[in-house]
Amino acid sequence: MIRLEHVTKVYKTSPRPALEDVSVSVDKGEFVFLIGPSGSGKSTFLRLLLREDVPTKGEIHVADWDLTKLPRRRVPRLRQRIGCVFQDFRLLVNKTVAENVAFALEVIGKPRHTIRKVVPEVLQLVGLDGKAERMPNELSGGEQQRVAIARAFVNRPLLLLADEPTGNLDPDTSQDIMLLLERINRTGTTVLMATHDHSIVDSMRRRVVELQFGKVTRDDSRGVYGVGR
Ligand SMILES: Nc1ncnc2c1ncn2[C@@H]1O[C@H](COP(=O)(O)OP(=O)(O)OP(=O)(O)O)[C@@H](O)[C@H]1O
Repeated sequence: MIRLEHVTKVYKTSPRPALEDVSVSVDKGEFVFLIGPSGSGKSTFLRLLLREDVPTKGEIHVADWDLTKLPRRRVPRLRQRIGCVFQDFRLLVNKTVAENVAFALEVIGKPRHTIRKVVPEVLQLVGLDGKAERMPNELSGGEQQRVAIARAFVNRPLLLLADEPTGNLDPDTSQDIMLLLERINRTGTTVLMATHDHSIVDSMRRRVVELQFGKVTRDDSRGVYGVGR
């Protein structure tokens, strides 16, 4: 599903590479934590997968796309197959819960009858049926993140990228969000999650890829956050 081969990313304004000779493969259906200290390159890793930027060296493949050769006009098609969830939810504040989710389908031209059918289904999947007409500011942080996950998942992406999705949530709410991400993963969606959350990584025992100063320093199949901690 994801293959990085000897990927180096150097930003023009920064002397040190954000990623240096990174090679990582992720199979379809895997659940992977991307960990590492602040500035170690996690967000850069995710940005390259979305083709928000291109590597300085190396190759990146996502599904059947070779991102280093992908013409700009094909990028929207790639992004349609990748769902994204962020720490700060990024909901449209003047749209209801249902409208936020529907919007993700409207922008890719899905017919109205499909939207009417799938939005309630996905809201039920994330545990938000009954909240469809609420505005985002009438929801708790955990509920807002559920809307964001519904929006990311409604188009059944091949890959879900989550950048610190529990960063603004308390431990119990974070656990609920993780159960939801596991459930999405069980439908076959590959999940790659960047996180600083030790307890989540330690309790889930999934694959852990660790970055330090832009290099992969660890890749454990059933890892914990800190070795020996
Ligand atoms: N647009 C940019 N221009 C220049 N340097 C950048 C840019 N984005 C990131 N960097 C640098 O690249 C390195 C990796 O940053 P990145 O944001 O990928 O790390 P991170 O692991 O996601 O950090 P955090 O956990 O704080 O989000 C850092 O040294 C950072 O300063």
